[in-house]
Amino acid sequence: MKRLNYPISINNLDWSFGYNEILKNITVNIERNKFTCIIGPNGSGKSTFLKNILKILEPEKNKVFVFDKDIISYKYKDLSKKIASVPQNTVVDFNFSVMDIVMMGRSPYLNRFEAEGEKDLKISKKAMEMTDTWNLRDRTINTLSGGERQRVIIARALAQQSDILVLDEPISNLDIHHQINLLNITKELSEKENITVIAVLHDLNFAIQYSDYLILMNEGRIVDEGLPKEVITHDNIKNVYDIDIHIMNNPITGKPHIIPITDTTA
Ligand SMILES: Nc1ncnc2c1ncn2[C@@H]1O[C@H](COP(=O)(O)OP(=O)(O)OP(=O)(O)O)[C@@H](O)[C@H]1O
Repeated sequence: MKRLNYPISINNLDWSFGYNEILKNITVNIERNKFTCIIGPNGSGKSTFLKNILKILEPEKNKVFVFDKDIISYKYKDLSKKIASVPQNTVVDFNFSVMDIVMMGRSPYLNRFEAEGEKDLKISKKAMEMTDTWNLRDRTINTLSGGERQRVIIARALAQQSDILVLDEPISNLDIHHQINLLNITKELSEKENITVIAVLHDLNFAIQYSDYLILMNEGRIVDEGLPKEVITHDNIKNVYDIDIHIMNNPITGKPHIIPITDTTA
């Protein structure tokens, strides 16, 4: 196979649950060290797409490549060094402390019964400081608010120090301060720490503002991809979300900014 060395390369991927075809012929390359956002309406297949690149769902052979290697030939630990994820709804059953949860991010680097060392602690502490969770370290996870818990799960993913960070609606539980903080952290990871970020975001203006590349999905297909200004068009948004929008030029970022046209704005 020609070596392309994309962090993720997907080649005619289909996915069905029973007779229900969810992903239809997805072909896309994810660029290294960029912030790529996947947008699209509820049920369009975004999470199913992410689950295929995390091997939570196992694609067929020759469909999903991670750094040129077929994902199905990765061992779990090796894949965990390449990709870390922040799932949509993380259920943490046990009464672990925040510190324990973040340290779990280090497990791909440890042997079976090996305890974490100084280096793991240092990396975990940095991840917790970045996500504003260091002060929560001794709390048990089930005593935290939804947003605090979300930040801890993000800290765990950062502690994993993988090349690719996959986030499924990471800001849905967060207040505006922590939303921006999280997006800033992930953007900085892609710009300064050589990390490839793939995020599903529902907020189109945040998606435009933060992403280098947008993938627009609808009904299991990629209907458009490119720079935010190429993908965010009246036609695309009408076609996929069935809403009319006004597109402005954001005076601060110079990027598009959309305003949905509703009864109150018309
Ligand atoms: N385990 C499953 N079994 C059957 N159908 C499923 C399963 N998981 C997802 N689906 C269906 O696949 C479709 C796509 O779901 P998916 O979660 O990928 O969409 P999404 O774009 O992430 O949606 P949302 O924005 O609402 O999170 C939906 O119709 C969903 O009901």
